[in-house]
Amino acid sequence: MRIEPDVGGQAVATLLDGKATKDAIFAELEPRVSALAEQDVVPGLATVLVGDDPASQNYVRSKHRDCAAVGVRSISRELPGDVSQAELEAVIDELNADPACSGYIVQLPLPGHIDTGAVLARIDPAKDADGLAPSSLGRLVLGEPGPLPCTPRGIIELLRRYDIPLAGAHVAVVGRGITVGRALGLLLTRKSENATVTLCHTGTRDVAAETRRADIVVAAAGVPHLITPDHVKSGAAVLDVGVSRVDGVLTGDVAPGVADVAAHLSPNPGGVGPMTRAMLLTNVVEAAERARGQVLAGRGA
Ligand SMILES: Nc1nc(=O)c2c([nH]1)NC[C@@H]1CN(c3ccc(C(=O)N[C@@H](CCC(=O)O)C(=O)O)cc3)C=[N+]21
Repeated sequence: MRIEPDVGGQAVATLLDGKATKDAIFAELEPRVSALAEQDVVPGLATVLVGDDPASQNYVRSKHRDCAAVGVRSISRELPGDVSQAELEAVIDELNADPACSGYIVQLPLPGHIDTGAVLARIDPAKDADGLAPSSLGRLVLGEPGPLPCTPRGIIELLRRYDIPLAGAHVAVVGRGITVGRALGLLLTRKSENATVTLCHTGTRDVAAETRRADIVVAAAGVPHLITPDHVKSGAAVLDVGVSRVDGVLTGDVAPGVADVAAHLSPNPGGVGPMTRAMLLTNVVEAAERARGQVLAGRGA
């Protein structure tokens, strides 16, 4: 699929279609879920949602829709915005102990009075569907196997499925948040990806100079239309991850004219968001497969 040019005659980027790719990944998960079902295992994803932010409620709803589409059981825990640390941690303990829950996520951000780090540290690493628990991030730094953060994993999977090479490529990541930028830098510099990464942030002197040298630009700063055409080398791949609300309209980090300069563009919406959800479901199915394998190993099977 191609994005329509706004001016005639200019090169227009090929769309990196996260929605279609998510559907393909879901279709690949279905036989794995069926194989587990034959062994009487139904993977279960739980979501923990605190407060009544409409955007968070929306995300969580779509995760439950995804579960239904793939055959994963979904478990929902909704807590009031004034929940105490102890009450929230009790829910975490419950999910850690619940055999029906293969993996779960605690929807972020949590209210300011909650110690988010303490909550994430309490997640059983075997059930960390987000890959955001400190032990999972530690494993990523150490190069040990473990659940990977969904958005960075989704970005790499999207590039892979469109045959955009990473080995030797120069990737400029804009944004150092834990869920996207920081973790993506760690994934991309593994031997298996072998990319060279420039991690830009608010302290970067000249972001445009860094991104212009890059084969791939990942915009995850949360600054509306930060990346303009003059930030992008002709023929680069650009992925729009940031999302902000401007006058009620969801606005990405990538300005519209970039489609005339880039060779590939992952839009927002329709790009990395659906890939994040695809990787969440993948992490849950993998967690259920691992748990099943351990049961079999424990029996000497
Ligand atoms: N513990 C935790 N894990 C998360 O993964 C997490 C989180 N907290 N907090 C909030 C962010 C945001 N996030 C999105 C996921 C999918 C879309 C998505 O699929 N968006 C669609 C459009 C919206 C829709 O159709 O629902 C798209 O981009 O096409 C968006 C945003 C996950 N997050």
